[in-house]
Amino acid sequence: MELRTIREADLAGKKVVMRVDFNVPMKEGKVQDDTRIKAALESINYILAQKPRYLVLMSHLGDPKKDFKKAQEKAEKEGKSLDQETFFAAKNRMKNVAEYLANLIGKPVAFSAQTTGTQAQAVCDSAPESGIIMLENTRFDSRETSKEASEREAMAKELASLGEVYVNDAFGTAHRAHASTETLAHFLPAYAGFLMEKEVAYLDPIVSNPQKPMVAIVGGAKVSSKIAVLESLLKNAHTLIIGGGMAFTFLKAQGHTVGKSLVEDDFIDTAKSLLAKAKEMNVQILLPVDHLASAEFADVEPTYVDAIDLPENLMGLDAGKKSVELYAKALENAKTVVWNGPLGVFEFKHFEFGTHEIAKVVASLKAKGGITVVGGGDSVAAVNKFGLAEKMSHVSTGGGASLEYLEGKALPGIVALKK
Ligand SMILES: Nc1ncnc2c1ncn2[C@@H]1O[C@H](COP(=O)(O)OP(=O)(O)O)[C@@H](O)[C@H]1O
Ligand SMILES: O=C(OP(=O)(O)O)[C@H](O)COP(=O)(O)O
Repeated sequence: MELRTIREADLAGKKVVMRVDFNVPMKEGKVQDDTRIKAALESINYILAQKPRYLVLMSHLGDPKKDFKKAQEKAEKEGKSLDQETFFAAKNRMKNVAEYLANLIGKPVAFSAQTTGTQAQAVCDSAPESGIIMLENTRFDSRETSKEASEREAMAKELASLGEVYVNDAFGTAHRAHASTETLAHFLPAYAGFLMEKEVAYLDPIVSNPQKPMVAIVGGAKVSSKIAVLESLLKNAHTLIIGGGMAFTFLKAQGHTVGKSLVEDDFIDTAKSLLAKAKEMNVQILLPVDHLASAEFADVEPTYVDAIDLPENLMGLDAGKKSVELYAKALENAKTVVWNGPLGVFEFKHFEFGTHEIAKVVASLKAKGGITVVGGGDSVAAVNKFGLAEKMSHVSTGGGASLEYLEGKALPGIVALKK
């Protein structure tokens, strides 16, 4: 797909507004993996070299409302209280990322604690020539993700008033039709950044000429947002490995007991119909057959459960040895592997086993001529942690985005940049 890129834009003296995907894993206010930040540097450096009036960067960072709700529920269960602002400061405030970027590039990055409005305008106005400004997390403004087009448009107009040219380099968020990722492209001359261009250039040949058999591995925690992707994967994949937190909604749908594991009950019916569809379409679905579990969500010595069913007091936090063997066997002859979402809570030393073992298997396939694409913030963090990123054909900055793109879907953030 041919995109209008920043190479074609006249940026000298211009106010440039760029959407990046700096939705990076955070812990206690610290960036845990900077792949997505580093991936945007080529565009940032190129734009700065064109001597713009200034460069405004914007991104989401988690989902403040949802993240807080989840953390609050967990805190309540543990009898603890949680202060919203302290929580946001550690998890969702973009200031930490702005500081990280400033250190990385050795240049000051001005921060606007508001995403749009008078303060954002004032920070931009007072920026030095070719200075960088980072706006607060776009998702603190509910209009960003609003279903109402008029609300997204109102926000996009406010963002547009900060600039003269819009650049979108946020491949990881290109599957979201949000104010800063799609709507804004209709209010300013819009161009793709180099990361967007590179991702599309890598994925296009796989879409047009997929090497079969294809095995898709989908894990992680975002059950609701990935179930739709799973459904479209059925069209091309020979085998679908469903692991990580995702798996328990499916196991429950099959009538298994899942104990205290992550489950999205609203999606049980969807999971049931997906399993039935897979059967009809002759797609093999692999779910975990054993687990590394724990009574609490913590980095503690795992309890091995040598069965699909989990007892009431345990939650599955990683794949067991038998599951890993089953997955590895299915991957043996794969010509294309697409992987999004870790197979366990790899951030915990005690629960990185499944993700690490499968990362090794996937890495070995490239050497055998296979095409291996790993995508997603946490999945990329995982392969980086294991030192295996170099051994993959392509490490995509987008998980959901790369999966949807590989399914041939038109991603709203990209469509808006088409030539
Ligand atoms: N069994 C599990 N229970 C709870 N969380 C899990 C489980 N397996 C994986 N996870 C979590 O899923 C998160 C990643 O999910 P997700 O955001 O969907 O992946 P990605 O960012 O790669 O797209 C990680 O933080 C990981 O700890
Ligand atoms: O991390 C992201 O997606 P991913 O986990 O599918 O790679 C993107 O930043 C999109 O985030 P979202 O899924 O909260 O819209």
